[in-house]
Amino acid sequence: MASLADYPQIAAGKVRQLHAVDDQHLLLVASDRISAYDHVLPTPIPDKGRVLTAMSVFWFELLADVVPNHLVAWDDERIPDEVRGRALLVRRLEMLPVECVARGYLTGSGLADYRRTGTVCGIELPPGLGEADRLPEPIFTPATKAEIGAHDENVSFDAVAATVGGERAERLRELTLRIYSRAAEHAAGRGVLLADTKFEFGATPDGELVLADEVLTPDSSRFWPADGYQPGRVQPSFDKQYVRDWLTSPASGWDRASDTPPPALPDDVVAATRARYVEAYERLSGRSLADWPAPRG
Ligand SMILES: N#Cc1c(N)ncnc1-c1cnn(CCN2CCOCC2)c1
Repeated sequence: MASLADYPQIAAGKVRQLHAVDDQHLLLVASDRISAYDHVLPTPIPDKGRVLTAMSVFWFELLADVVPNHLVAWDDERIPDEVRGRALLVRRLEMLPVECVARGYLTGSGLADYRRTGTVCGIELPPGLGEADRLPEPIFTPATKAEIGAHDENVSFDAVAATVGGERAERLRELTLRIYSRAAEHAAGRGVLLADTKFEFGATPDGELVLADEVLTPDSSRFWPADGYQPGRVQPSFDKQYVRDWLTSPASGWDRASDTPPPALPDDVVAATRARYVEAYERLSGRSLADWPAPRG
């Protein structure tokens, strides 16, 4: 059995790493780290990496008839015991330098752009929209990948076409919106609104576009409970609301506006947050986390 140390790390984000396995395969590892308010918190959430890995696999399987994906295996002798269940063996692709974002609702940077310009990524929207309003139809709002710690920058479709070519940009938009709609329909049937999500695509040597990275996880998407949906206010995050509420409460003693790192989370907030991740996975997938592999040793 291989060890993670056998696989050189080739990329890392705030909560995930990418390792080289061989010239055809990579290992995408999800940690239990959680970020909030642009900080990686000092306290891990047990099983977060395992839940988000299981969730990506569920969506890859559900979407297999819509788009090919980079998944090779999730339980394989090439996956080290120490990361089993929170690592995916994936095929190495030529990644496109575009964050392919689909939005069904207006919030976050999309709302900020709309309030400033009446548009998002150059797309004109009707006047009078506000926080968390549902859009007339889902929109493709691409962004350029930012360095760790910076925010992605929303860009126009034409900017994407200038980068990857017009035909490929059209294909990215069409795939992004089709995958979003299919996933949003599935989630809505389980009482969860998929407000927006971010995909990354790679290309095979013969030019086929393949869905890569993580997909439709609470880290790459905004999931809102449908039963509490109320446009006109910031919606509670399905998974991070306990963390956000505690961090911004007097109990944490933390000042979000200060440049100080956030404090450790209390056990009850950790437990409640873990429960929300497990609930999100089991509700959306209809599967039990207990049936998903776990690290050995
Ligand atoms: N997935 C994938 C993938 C692939 N299948 N083939 C080649 N490269 C990549 C790749 C390289 N970087 N990223 C951005 C996502 N990373 C996640 C880990 O943390 C760092 C950011 C994806």
